[in-house]
Amino acid sequence: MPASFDPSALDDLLTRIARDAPRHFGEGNVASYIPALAEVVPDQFGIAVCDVAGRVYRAGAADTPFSIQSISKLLNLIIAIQHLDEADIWQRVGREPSGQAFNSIVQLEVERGIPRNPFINAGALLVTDLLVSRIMSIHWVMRELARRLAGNPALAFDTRVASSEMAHKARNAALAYLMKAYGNLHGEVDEVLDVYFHGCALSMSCVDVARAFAFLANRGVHPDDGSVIVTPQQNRQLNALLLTCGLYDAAGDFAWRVGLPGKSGVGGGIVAIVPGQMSLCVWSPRLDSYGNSVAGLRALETLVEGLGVAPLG
Ligand SMILES: NC(=O)CC[C@H](N)C(=O)O
Repeated sequence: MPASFDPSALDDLLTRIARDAPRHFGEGNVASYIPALAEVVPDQFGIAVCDVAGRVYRAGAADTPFSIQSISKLLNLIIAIQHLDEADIWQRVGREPSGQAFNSIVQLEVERGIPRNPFINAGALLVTDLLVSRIMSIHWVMRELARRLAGNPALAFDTRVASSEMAHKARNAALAYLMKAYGNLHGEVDEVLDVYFHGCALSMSCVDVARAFAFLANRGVHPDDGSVIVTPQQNRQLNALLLTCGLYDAAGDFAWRVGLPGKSGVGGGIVAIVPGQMSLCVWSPRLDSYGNSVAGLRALETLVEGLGVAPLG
Protein backbone atom coordinates (compact mmCIF):
# COMPACT_ATOMS: atom_id res chain seq x y z
CA MET A 1 0.00 0.00 0.00
CA PRO A 2 1.41 3.44 -0.79
CA ALA A 3 2.84 5.10 2.32
CA SER A 4 0.25 7.85 2.06
CA PHE A 5 -2.49 5.29 2.56
CA ASP A 6 -3.66 4.75 6.10
CA PRO A 7 -6.25 2.37 7.51
CA SER A 8 -8.82 5.06 8.20
CA ALA A 9 -8.52 6.27 4.59
CA LEU A 10 -9.22 2.71 3.44
CA ASP A 11 -12.25 2.52 5.75
CA ASP A 12 -13.50 5.81 4.30
CA LEU A 13 -12.96 4.62 0.74
CA LEU A 14 -14.88 1.38 1.36
CA THR A 15 -17.71 3.27 3.06
CA ARG A 16 -17.95 5.63 0.09
CA ILE A 17 -17.97 2.75 -2.39
CA ALA A 18 -20.70 0.93 -0.44
CA ARG A 19 -22.73 4.15 -0.24
CA ASP A 20 -22.46 4.67 -4.02
CA ALA A 21 -23.11 1.02 -5.00
CA PRO A 22 -26.93 1.38 -5.13
CA ARG A 23 -26.47 3.56 -8.22
CA HIS A 24 -25.89 0.34 -10.11
CA PHE A 25 -28.73 -1.59 -8.49
CA GLY A 26 -31.17 -2.54 -11.20
CA GLU A 27 -28.41 -3.10 -13.81
CA GLY A 28 -28.04 -6.72 -14.86
CA ASN A 29 -29.86 -9.80 -13.61
CA VAL A 30 -29.33 -12.48 -11.00
CA ALA A 31 -28.36 -15.92 -12.32
CA SER A 32 -31.65 -17.68 -12.98
CA TYR A 33 -30.42 -20.87 -14.68
CA ILE A 34 -29.84 -22.19 -11.16
CA PRO A 35 -33.33 -21.70 -9.61
CA ALA A 36 -32.08 -21.47 -6.00
CA LEU A 37 -29.81 -18.56 -6.99
CA ALA A 38 -32.73 -16.71 -8.61
CA GLU A 39 -34.28 -16.36 -5.14
CA VAL A 40 -31.51 -14.15 -3.77
CA VAL A 41 -32.41 -10.51 -3.02
CA PRO A 42 -30.78 -8.81 -6.05
CA ASP A 43 -29.97 -5.36 -4.76
CA GLN A 44 -27.35 -6.02 -2.12
CA PHE A 45 -23.70 -5.02 -1.98
CA GLY A 46 -20.75 -5.92 0.21
CA ILE A 47 -17.03 -5.21 0.07
CA ALA A 48 -14.06 -6.39 2.15
CA VAL A 49 -10.29 -6.08 2.04
CA CYS A 50 -7.73 -8.23 3.86
CA ASP A 51 -4.16 -6.93 3.91
CA VAL A 52 -1.04 -9.07 4.14
CA ALA A 53 -0.89 -8.47 7.89
CA GLY A 54 -4.33 -10.11 8.15
CA ARG A 55 -6.18 -6.87 8.96
CA VAL A 56 -9.72 -6.80 7.58
CA TYR A 57 -11.60 -3.72 6.36
CA ARG A 58 -15.25 -3.91 5.38
CA ALA A 59 -18.35 -1.98 4.31
CA GLY A 60 -21.95 -2.70 3.27
CA ALA A 61 -23.18 -6.29 3.55
CA ALA A 62 -19.61 -7.59 3.94
CA ASP A 63 -20.67 -10.24 6.45
CA THR A 64 -23.64 -11.61 4.49
CA PRO A 65 -22.92 -15.10 3.13
CA PHE A 66 -23.44 -15.69 -0.60
CA SER A 67 -22.97 -18.64 -2.92
CA ILE A 68 -19.33 -18.52 -4.02
CA GLN A 69 -20.06 -20.44 -7.24
CA SER A 70 -17.05 -20.28 -9.59
CA ILE A 71 -14.78 -18.83 -6.92
CA SER A 72 -14.72 -22.47 -5.77
CA LYS A 73 -12.77 -23.29 -8.94
CA LEU A 74 -9.83 -21.55 -7.31
CA LEU A 75 -10.21 -23.61 -4.12
CA ASN A 76 -10.33 -26.82 -6.17
CA LEU A 77 -7.20 -25.91 -8.08
CA ILE A 78 -5.38 -25.06 -4.84
CA ILE A 79 -6.27 -28.49 -3.40
CA ALA A 80 -5.12 -30.12 -6.63
CA ILE A 81 -1.72 -28.42 -6.65
CA GLN A 82 -1.30 -29.10 -2.92
CA HIS A 83 -2.00 -32.83 -3.21
CA LEU A 84 -1.33 -34.02 -6.75
CA ASP A 85 1.58 -34.28 -9.11
CA GLU A 86 1.30 -31.10 -11.17
CA ALA A 87 2.32 -32.89 -14.37
CA ASP A 88 -0.87 -35.00 -14.02
CA ILE A 89 -2.99 -31.86 -13.80
CA TRP A 90 -1.49 -29.97 -16.73
CA GLN A 91 -1.60 -32.80 -19.18
CA ARG A 92 -5.39 -32.94 -18.75
CA VAL A 93 -6.26 -29.24 -18.57
CA GLY A 94 -4.69 -26.22 -20.31
CA ARG A 95 -3.57 -22.83 -19.08
CA GLU A 96 -4.82 -20.56 -21.86
CA PRO A 97 -7.69 -18.07 -21.83
CA SER A 98 -10.73 -19.58 -23.56
CA GLY A 99 -12.34 -16.49 -25.05
CA GLN A 100 -15.61 -18.40 -24.64
CA ALA A 101 -18.44 -18.34 -22.11
CA PHE A 102 -17.70 -20.17 -18.86
CA ASN A 103 -20.03 -23.05 -19.78
CA SER A 104 -19.30 -23.22 -23.51
CA ILE A 105 -19.16 -26.63 -25.17
CA VAL A 106 -17.93 -25.72 -28.68
CA GLN A 107 -14.21 -25.39 -27.94
CA LEU A 108 -14.18 -28.58 -25.88
CA GLU A 109 -15.13 -30.66 -28.89
CA VAL A 110 -12.70 -28.91 -31.24
CA GLU A 111 -9.92 -29.47 -28.69
CA ARG A 112 -10.81 -33.12 -28.14
CA GLY A 113 -11.95 -32.97 -24.53
CA ILE A 114 -9.00 -30.99 -23.10
CA PRO A 115 -10.44 -27.88 -21.40
CA ARG A 116 -8.62 -24.61 -22.00
CA ASN A 117 -8.10 -23.76 -18.33
CA PRO A 118 -9.24 -24.74 -14.80
CA PHE A 119 -11.47 -21.66 -14.36
CA ILE A 120 -14.09 -22.49 -16.99
CA ASN A 121 -16.68 -25.13 -16.09
CA ALA A 122 -15.11 -27.90 -18.18
CA GLY A 123 -11.70 -27.26 -16.59
CA ALA A 124 -13.11 -27.17 -13.07
CA LEU A 125 -14.99 -30.42 -13.69
CA LEU A 126 -11.75 -31.99 -14.90
CA VAL A 127 -9.86 -30.80 -11.80
CA THR A 128 -12.73 -32.14 -9.68
CA ASP A 129 -12.41 -35.50 -11.44
CA LEU A 130 -8.73 -35.59 -10.49
CA LEU A 131 -9.59 -34.75 -6.88
CA VAL A 132 -12.37 -37.32 -6.66
CA SER A 133 -10.05 -40.06 -7.90
CA ARG A 134 -7.18 -39.27 -5.53
CA ILE A 135 -8.64 -37.83 -2.32
CA MET A 136 -11.08 -39.50 0.07
CA SER A 137 -14.08 -37.46 1.28
CA ILE A 138 -13.16 -34.59 -1.01
CA HIS A 139 -16.34 -32.60 -0.06
CA TRP A 140 -15.03 -32.29 3.46
CA VAL A 141 -11.49 -31.52 2.37
CA MET A 142 -12.87 -28.61 0.32
CA ARG A 143 -15.00 -27.32 3.18
CA GLU A 144 -12.14 -27.76 5.64
CA LEU A 145 -9.73 -25.79 3.45
CA ALA A 146 -12.28 -22.98 3.01
CA ARG A 147 -12.84 -22.87 6.79
CA ARG A 148 -9.14 -22.88 7.56
CA LEU A 149 -8.23 -20.24 4.98
CA ALA A 150 -11.11 -17.96 6.02
CA GLY A 151 -10.56 -18.58 9.74
CA ASN A 152 -14.27 -19.34 10.01
CA PRO A 153 -15.17 -22.79 11.38
CA ALA A 154 -18.86 -22.19 10.67
CA LEU A 155 -18.58 -22.11 6.85
CA ALA A 156 -21.11 -24.49 5.30
CA PHE A 157 -22.51 -25.77 2.03
CA ASP A 158 -25.89 -24.36 1.02
CA THR A 159 -27.37 -27.76 0.23
CA ARG A 160 -30.44 -26.17 -1.42
CA VAL A 161 -28.14 -24.54 -3.99
CA ALA A 162 -26.20 -27.79 -4.52
CA SER A 163 -29.46 -29.76 -5.05
CA SER A 164 -30.83 -27.08 -7.36
CA GLU A 165 -27.69 -27.30 -9.50
CA MET A 166 -27.92 -31.09 -9.58
CA ALA A 167 -31.57 -30.88 -10.66
CA HIS A 168 -30.52 -28.58 -13.52
CA LYS A 169 -27.25 -30.28 -14.35
CA ALA A 170 -27.77 -30.85 -18.09
CA ARG A 171 -25.14 -28.47 -19.42
CA ASN A 172 -22.42 -29.36 -16.93
CA ALA A 173 -23.27 -33.04 -17.39
CA ALA A 174 -22.87 -32.56 -21.16
CA LEU A 175 -19.41 -31.05 -20.63
CA ALA A 176 -18.41 -33.91 -18.33
CA TYR A 177 -19.73 -36.62 -20.68
CA LEU A 178 -17.95 -35.05 -23.64
CA MET A 179 -14.66 -35.16 -21.70
CA LYS A 180 -15.43 -38.75 -20.71
CA ALA A 181 -16.06 -39.65 -24.35
CA TYR A 182 -12.59 -38.31 -25.16
CA GLY A 183 -11.08 -40.35 -22.32
CA ASN A 184 -10.01 -37.27 -20.34
CA LEU A 185 -12.52 -37.52 -17.49
CA HIS A 186 -12.28 -40.87 -15.74
CA GLY A 187 -14.77 -40.93 -12.84
CA GLU A 188 -18.54 -41.28 -12.62
CA VAL A 189 -20.09 -38.11 -14.04
CA ASP A 190 -22.73 -37.74 -11.30
CA GLU A 191 -20.12 -38.14 -8.56
CA VAL A 192 -17.90 -35.49 -10.15
CA LEU A 193 -20.90 -33.16 -10.58
CA ASP A 194 -21.98 -33.65 -6.98
CA VAL A 195 -18.56 -32.61 -5.65
CA TYR A 196 -18.29 -29.71 -8.12
CA PHE A 197 -21.78 -28.41 -7.23
CA HIS A 198 -21.02 -28.64 -3.50
CA GLY A 199 -17.93 -26.47 -3.99
CA CYS A 200 -20.00 -23.92 -5.93
CA ALA A 201 -22.60 -24.02 -3.14
CA LEU A 202 -20.20 -23.04 -0.35
CA SER A 203 -21.63 -20.00 1.41
CA MET A 204 -19.06 -17.35 2.27
CA SER A 205 -19.19 -13.63 2.98
CA CYS A 206 -16.93 -10.95 1.45
CA VAL A 207 -14.91 -11.01 4.68
CA ASP A 208 -14.55 -14.81 4.48
CA VAL A 209 -13.44 -14.69 0.84
CA ALA A 210 -11.01 -11.80 1.31
CA ARG A 211 -9.42 -13.57 4.28
CA ALA A 212 -9.35 -16.93 2.52
CA PHE A 213 -7.37 -15.67 -0.46
CA ALA A 214 -5.11 -13.11 1.22
CA PHE A 215 -2.29 -15.67 1.02
CA LEU A 216 -2.26 -15.07 -2.76
CA ALA A 217 -1.16 -11.50 -2.03
CA ASN A 218 1.47 -12.81 0.39
CA ARG A 219 3.59 -15.19 -1.73
CA GLY A 220 1.53 -18.19 -0.67
CA VAL A 221 1.84 -17.65 3.08
CA HIS A 222 -1.31 -17.34 5.21
CA PRO A 223 -1.18 -13.93 6.93
CA ASP A 224 -2.75 -15.19 10.17
CA ASP A 225 -0.55 -18.12 11.11
CA GLY A 226 2.38 -18.02 8.66
CA SER A 227 1.50 -21.43 7.22
CA VAL A 228 2.59 -22.14 3.65
CA ILE A 229 -0.49 -22.73 1.48
CA VAL A 230 1.38 -22.89 -1.85
CA THR A 231 5.00 -22.26 -2.82
CA PRO A 232 6.02 -18.80 -4.11
CA GLN A 233 6.26 -20.22 -7.62
CA GLN A 234 2.80 -21.82 -7.44
CA ASN A 235 1.47 -18.56 -6.01
CA ARG A 236 2.83 -16.55 -8.93
CA GLN A 237 1.39 -19.10 -11.35
CA LEU A 238 -2.05 -19.01 -9.69
CA ASN A 239 -2.10 -15.22 -9.94
CA ALA A 240 -1.02 -15.40 -13.60
CA LEU A 241 -3.85 -17.81 -14.34
CA LEU A 242 -6.34 -15.62 -12.47
CA LEU A 243 -5.26 -12.58 -14.47
CA THR A 244 -5.57 -14.32 -17.83
CA CYS A 245 -8.51 -16.69 -17.23
CA GLY A 246 -10.34 -15.75 -14.01
CA LEU A 247 -13.19 -13.85 -15.65
CA TYR A 248 -13.70 -16.17 -18.64
CA ASP A 249 -14.33 -14.29 -21.89
CA ALA A 250 -14.30 -10.98 -20.00
CA ALA A 251 -10.77 -11.56 -18.64
CA GLY A 252 -9.29 -9.04 -21.07
CA ASP A 253 -11.82 -6.38 -20.15
CA PHE A 254 -11.25 -7.04 -16.44
CA ALA A 255 -7.47 -6.71 -16.91
CA TRP A 256 -8.12 -3.45 -18.76
CA ARG A 257 -10.50 -2.00 -16.19
CA VAL A 258 -9.14 -3.40 -12.92
CA GLY A 259 -5.70 -4.77 -13.80
CA LEU A 260 -5.55 -7.45 -11.11
CA PRO A 261 -5.71 -11.24 -10.92
CA GLY A 262 -9.34 -12.06 -10.12
CA LYS A 263 -12.03 -14.71 -10.00
CA SER A 264 -15.77 -14.19 -10.29
CA GLY A 265 -18.78 -16.39 -9.67
CA VAL A 266 -22.43 -16.29 -10.74
CA GLY A 267 -23.42 -15.75 -7.11
CA GLY A 268 -22.19 -12.17 -7.71
CA GLY A 269 -18.89 -12.41 -5.86
CA ILE A 270 -15.51 -11.34 -7.25
CA VAL A 271 -12.17 -11.79 -5.51
CA ALA A 272 -9.12 -9.85 -6.69
CA ILE A 273 -5.51 -9.88 -5.56
CA VAL A 274 -3.11 -6.97 -5.18
CA PRO A 275 0.19 -8.87 -5.03
CA GLY A 276 2.27 -7.96 -2.01
CA GLN A 277 -0.52 -5.89 -0.51
CA MET A 278 -4.03 -7.27 -0.08
CA SER A 279 -6.96 -9.30 -1.32
CA LEU A 280 -10.28 -7.67 -2.20
CA CYS A 281 -13.77 -9.16 -2.34
CA VAL A 282 -16.92 -7.53 -3.66
CA TRP A 283 -20.39 -9.01 -3.90
CA SER A 284 -23.59 -7.89 -5.57
CA PRO A 285 -25.90 -10.47 -7.18
CA ARG A 286 -26.90 -8.80 -10.47
CA LEU A 287 -24.70 -10.04 -13.33
CA ASP A 288 -23.71 -8.80 -16.78
CA SER A 289 -23.98 -11.03 -19.85
CA TYR A 290 -20.61 -12.66 -19.02
CA GLY A 291 -21.83 -13.77 -15.59
CA ASN A 292 -19.86 -11.13 -13.66
CA SER A 293 -21.31 -8.82 -11.00
CA VAL A 294 -22.16 -5.39 -12.46
CA ALA A 295 -21.95 -3.39 -9.22
CA GLY A 296 -19.00 -5.51 -8.11
CA LEU A 297 -16.97 -4.65 -11.19
CA ARG A 298 -17.74 -0.95 -10.80
CA ALA A 299 -16.74 -1.09 -7.15
CA LEU A 300 -13.44 -2.79 -7.94
CA GLU A 301 -12.61 -0.13 -10.53
CA THR A 302 -13.25 2.61 -7.98
CA LEU A 303 -11.35 0.78 -5.24
CA VAL A 304 -8.25 0.20 -7.36
CA GLU A 305 -8.26 3.81 -8.50
CA GLY A 306 -8.80 5.08 -4.95
CA LEU A 307 -6.02 2.90 -3.57
CA GLY A 308 -3.67 3.90 -6.37
CA VAL A 309 -2.56 0.29 -6.77
CA ALA A 310 -1.23 -0.61 -10.19
CA PRO A 311 0.78 -3.85 -10.20
CA LEU A 312 0.80 -3.78 -14.00
CA GLY A 313 2.39 -0.34 -14.00
N1 LIG B 1 -19.56 -18.97 -13.49
C1 LIG B 1 -20.04 -19.64 -12.48
O1 LIG B 1 -20.03 -19.19 -11.34
C2 LIG B 1 -20.67 -20.96 -12.85
C3 LIG B 1 -20.83 -21.92 -11.69
C4 LIG B 1 -22.11 -22.69 -11.77
N2 LIG B 1 -22.22 -23.54 -10.62
C5 LIG B 1 -22.18 -23.51 -13.04
O2 LIG B 1 -21.70 -24.59 -13.05
O3 LIG B 1 -22.71 -23.11 -14.04
